[in-house]
This record gives sequence, C-alpha cells and structure tokens, in this order.
Amino acid sequence: MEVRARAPGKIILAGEHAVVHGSAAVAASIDLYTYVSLRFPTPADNDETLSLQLKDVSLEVSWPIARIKEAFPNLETQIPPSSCSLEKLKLIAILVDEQNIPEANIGLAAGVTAFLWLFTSVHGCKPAKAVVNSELPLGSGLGSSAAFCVALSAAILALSDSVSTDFSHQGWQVFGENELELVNKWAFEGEKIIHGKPSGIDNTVSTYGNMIKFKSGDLTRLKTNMPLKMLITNTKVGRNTKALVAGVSERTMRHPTAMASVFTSVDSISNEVAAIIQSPVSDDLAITEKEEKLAELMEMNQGLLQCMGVSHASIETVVRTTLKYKLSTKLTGAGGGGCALTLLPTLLAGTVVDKVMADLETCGFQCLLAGIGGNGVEFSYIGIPDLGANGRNLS
Ligand SMILES: Nc1ncnc2c1ncn2[C@@H]1O[C@H](COP(=O)(O)OP(=O)(O)O)[C@@H](O)[C@H]1O
Ligand SMILES: C[C@@](O)(CCOP(=O)(O)O)CC(=O)O
Ligand SMILES: [Mg+2]
Repeated sequence: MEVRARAPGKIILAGEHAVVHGSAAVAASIDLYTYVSLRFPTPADNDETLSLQLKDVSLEVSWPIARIKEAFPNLETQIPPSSCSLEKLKLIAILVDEQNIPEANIGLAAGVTAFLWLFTSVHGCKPAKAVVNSELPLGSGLGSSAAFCVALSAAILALSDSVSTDFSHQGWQVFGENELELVNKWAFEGEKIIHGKPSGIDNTVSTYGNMIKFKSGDLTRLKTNMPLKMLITNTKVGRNTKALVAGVSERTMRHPTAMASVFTSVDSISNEVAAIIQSPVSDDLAITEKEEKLAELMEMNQGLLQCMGVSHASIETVVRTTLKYKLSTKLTGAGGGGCALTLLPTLLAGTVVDKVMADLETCGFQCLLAGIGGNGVEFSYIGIPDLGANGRNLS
C-alpha cells in the first residue's frame, strides 16, 4: 500500500517573527509543493527496514526495524498528538547520529528527527519507505519545513487507522475537517523539532491553504476577491529559521518594552492588511487604492523586521532595487537572507516587471512568480487496483 501527499509552501504578507510573540500575521499558500510518498513493504519485499529518502539533498537514511525496537523498548503509538519528550528526543538523536549525516547537511538532522518522531508515534516499529521531494527552495523563508512536516503527517495518517479515507478515489483528495486538524497538530509537533519555537502559522497555512490570519494559535480563514500578485525574490543567502527566531527572543529579553511596542505595531499592520484584503473591490480605482495601502504597510513591516534584527544586506538590496521602480518589498519568512516579496500592482506594465526581474537577476538573485492562495494539503493512494490512469503519479 502506498500513499502520496503534497503540501504547499507559503508567503507571509505581514507579521513573521512577531507572530511567535502573540501578534497577528497574514499568510497565503503558494503553488509550490513538497511531496512525500510512503509505502509499507509487502511480505514478498522481505524488507525489514524503516527508510527515508530525501531527494532534494541526495540523502538516504535507514534503520533495521530491530534497531528501532532496541532503541525504543517501550514504544507506544498514540492518537492525540503530543510533544516529543526530552527523553525520546535523546533516543532519536542517537538513531540519527548513527546515520553519519554529512556536516554540510547538518540542518537536515532536525528534519530526519521529525520524521522518526512522527512515524513512530503513529505506526510504531513498522517497516516502511518514505521518499520526499520538493519544488520549494529549502531554508529560504517559503516554509519548506512546514510543507515537509504537513506532507509527512498527511502521508503517515492516510496509511493509519485513525483517519477514514476513500481508497477508491482517483487522483488527489482532501481530508475532512477532523483529519485536517490532526494533520495540522502533528505537523506542528514536527515544526517544533525543526524550529524550536514555531508560531504554527506555517503548518496551518500549508494544511488549510488559501489565505489566513493567525494569532496566538487561532486561525481565521480570509476571503478575498482582490487579485494579488507578488514577485518572490530568492536572495539565495542561506539561513536557519531556528537561529533567527532565537535571535529575536534574545533581543526581546534584552529590550522587553521596546520590542513589545514593535510587536504591537506589527499586530496593527497585520490586522490592517487582513482588512484590506477582505474588503470588497468595486472597480480598478478601488483596487489601486488598496494596493497603495498594502504597499505602504509592507514597507512599514519591513522597517520593523529590520528593528527585530532579521533583515540582511541581500534583502536591503532587493528593497533598494525594487524601489527604483516605485515597488515595495519586505522579507518573507524568517529573513536573514532567504526570500523577499514585492507587490506587483495590477496595472503595472509587463515591461516594468521584466525590467525589475532582470535587474534583480543581475544581482545574482532568482525571481519567481508563484500562484497565491491555492489548496492546502492533499493526498492520493497509489497502486490500488481500480485507481485507474487518472491517479496522478508524479515520480
Ligand atoms: N524537501 C526537504 N527535504 C529534506 N529536509 C527538508 C525538506 N524541506 C524542509 N526540510 C527541513 O527543513 C529545514 C529548513 O527549514 P527552515 O530553516 O525553517 O526554512 P524554511 O522553512 O523557510 O524553508 C531543513 O534544514 C530540513 O531539516
Ligand atoms: C519567523 C516565523 O514567523 C516564520 C518562519 O518561516 P520560515 O521557516 O522562514 O519559512 C516563525 C514562525 O512563525 O514559526
Ligand atoms: Mg521553516
């Protein structure tokens, strides 16, 4: 039995970092996905291992099931998601260490740890093979860690008894509300292992898709008929979300009052962004006015992100370059490099977009125009006899 799941990446229109400290943030899914396929071997395969293949980084790790049983003598599966205890984290760390993950890929150890925790929590010591590949750049602010955890949780749950799904459905299918909640909760536990202290916004938008406002764990789904076009620029400067989030917390401990004001300002910006996006649009003039307000709010948010210490010279270069064309830019995700978002007004000439993209690419950056606000996590059973030719096989 094999299942494939896919979960989208995201952009944050307002509120990253501040959302970790209780402010509101606004995020949207993008049409770039992480795919996970998960398969239980048949008796004929005679395969008694648990393995994980990470295609994007050319890494494969595997453990004999006997080794996992030895490491977790008292392993119990659980249905309501819970946090990984320190004791279990230590046991998993030993299993991960045994894989000799190359020093250059050391950030991946956290992803491998999250996989072991999620899989064994639901399926215990069962042989299986998981394969992961992604259209998202890793560690760039587009939520690859959340998409990884959401797709993994979805695949793991789709092959478990805890969700009722339709095996005869052809092609991608969506979970029911209860199952989505379960996927989201497990993914959040995975994100905790990768990020340290995530707000939950990334796994939530990857699970539910579309556009959301998120504050202190509460999700509001935003309805909009405003066409929103963003240019995403990847500075290709590598960074690590966990370290950046920890840096903001340290600054907050040093300057609690000043940072509280910064977070309050971000909260107001996110609420205003959400209100603008949701208000009805009547004509081109109304759209232009709304775009001008959004652009200004993005500039203000970028200033506050700089205040938090998470901007970067490469991000400032994107801000300056796009400003030459009167376009507003802010970083998206954890910052410190990674990706920036530039609002492209509806009436902006295509030639201007081409010029700004060429200018940014001259700086060594990579530009992409992704679709915004599509579906959240989906899954599809593979190799079921009556799945038929429409069952999409992406391998
Ligand atoms: N496709 C993938 N394959 C392997 N690991 C992944 C993949 N996507 C995400 N990860 C995990 O997520 C980490 C990057 O997460 P993070 O620093 O939060 O950046 P972002 O979420 O912005 O891409 C990687 O170091 C790895 O542990
Ligand atoms: C900085 C933060 O707001 C978003 C991080 O996103 P990313 O991992 O950089 O894609 C952290 C969080 O909300 O968990
Ligand atoms: Mg992340």
